[in-house]
Amino acid sequence: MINQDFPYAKEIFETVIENAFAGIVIVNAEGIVIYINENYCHFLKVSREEAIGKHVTNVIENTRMHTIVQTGVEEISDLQYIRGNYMIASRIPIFADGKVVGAFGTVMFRDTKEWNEMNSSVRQQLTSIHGFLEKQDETGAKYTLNDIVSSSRKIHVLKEKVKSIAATDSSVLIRGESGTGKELFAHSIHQLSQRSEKPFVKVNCGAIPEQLLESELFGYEEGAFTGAKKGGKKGKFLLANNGTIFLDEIGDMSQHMQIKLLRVLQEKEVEPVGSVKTIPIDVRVIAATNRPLEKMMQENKFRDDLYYRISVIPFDIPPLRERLEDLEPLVGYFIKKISLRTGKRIAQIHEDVMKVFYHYHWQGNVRELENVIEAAIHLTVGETMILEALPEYLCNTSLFKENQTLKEMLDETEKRIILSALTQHHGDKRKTATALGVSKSTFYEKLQKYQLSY
Ligand SMILES: Nc1ncnc2c1ncn2[C@@H]1O[C@H](COP(=O)(O)OP(=O)(O)OP(=O)(O)O)[C@@H](O)[C@H]1O
Repeated sequence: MINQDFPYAKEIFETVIENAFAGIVIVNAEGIVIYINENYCHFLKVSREEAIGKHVTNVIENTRMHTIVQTGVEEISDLQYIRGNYMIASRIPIFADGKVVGAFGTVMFRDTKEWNEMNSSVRQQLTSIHGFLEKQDETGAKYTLNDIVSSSRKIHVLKEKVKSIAATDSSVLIRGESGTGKELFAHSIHQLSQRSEKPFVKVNCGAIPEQLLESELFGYEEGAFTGAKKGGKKGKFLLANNGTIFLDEIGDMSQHMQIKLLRVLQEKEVEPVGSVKTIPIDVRVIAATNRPLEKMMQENKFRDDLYYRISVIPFDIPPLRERLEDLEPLVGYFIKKISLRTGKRIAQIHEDVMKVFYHYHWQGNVRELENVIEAAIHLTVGETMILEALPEYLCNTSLFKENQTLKEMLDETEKRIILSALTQHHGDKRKTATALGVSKSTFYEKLQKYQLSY
């Protein structure tokens, strides 16, 4: 403890507390704020003059400082929700003359950016808690990073990227072939963002006829057109207000709608069909497509200005055939999931089945794999899935691919063989190299060449 007689004791205390990593508040026995550091005031967006002298419940959201002075029991590392963030709060009673004379509270944060990143990480931990997920489900977002099953380096890097960009409000453009998991990523970004408790609204721009898309996105006024509902209808942008809108298949949007959408994103306001009024909106946009937008821009089919506005943070999800390391965990995951649903137990998969999986081209990506496994589970007699349960086309794949050179086809085949061998030897590199009849150094060179992160 610092000697109180030290000439600058007061200044030392004040400097330490003012510059502390945490937000600090002290209340008296009645729960009145008698001290609060500048850091905390800044975060709460109140001035110190405003805060001091007020009951703590009027200054800090969801506080329990006033109960600490009543119970005299400390609370350490409690999760407290303040100003849209989860904070880690500790509250300690102050005793003097045998009674509680006040309480001292701290909340952890440093600056908004740092806090945002920390907050995304806390959310990620929370997503494994059942109750939290149920609550999130009400917003429309169903999946989290935990639902993205993988063991490939490529997907690992993308999942890390989600954690670091989720807290920003920038637009995200997710690219990837059909069935690669674009929607899973969109949900996960929302779940880890500051908007996670607000709505997540999906619109499939490719599935809605052009005439309807405008009113679907921006809503309409009563009497806007024949057949319009009484009282009008709210558009998806308004339903997503303060949350996230997921514009799936954005590459399928007509030129006319692209102009309308760009206006909304620039002005941050929507104008329902048939209305003369505009409504301000605050929505984060996540768009997805499997179309070649750059080529479409060259052909004047997709607007450059819209492209640059939606693609602030790009995500490219590789097709399944370029991350065959994910096959094994995905197969295990789908078998478990489908077995639970259908009540049919599959204990193992014959190695020939896995070989076919490694050789197949997976044009439909993870979705196709899930469908193949579901069909095969139904056709499996007994507890082992064997070749006969697979659809015939899967086993008769031609080695020749129209759009590949011989070198590319050979490389792809080599990669598949290595992966298949590694799986059979449970990832043991020494045994796999021996089985393939190559030296360890050649084997490691190949692993590096094909970026196999086993
Ligand atoms: N890594 C993964 N782990 C678990 N399930 C996955 C994974 N990737 C995709 N899926 C599953 O595959 C199916 C397709 O995924 P999703 O709808 O996200 O793909 P998409 O790229 O958005 O497809 P589309 O472009 O056709 O809309 C879903 O059932 C999803 O749950």
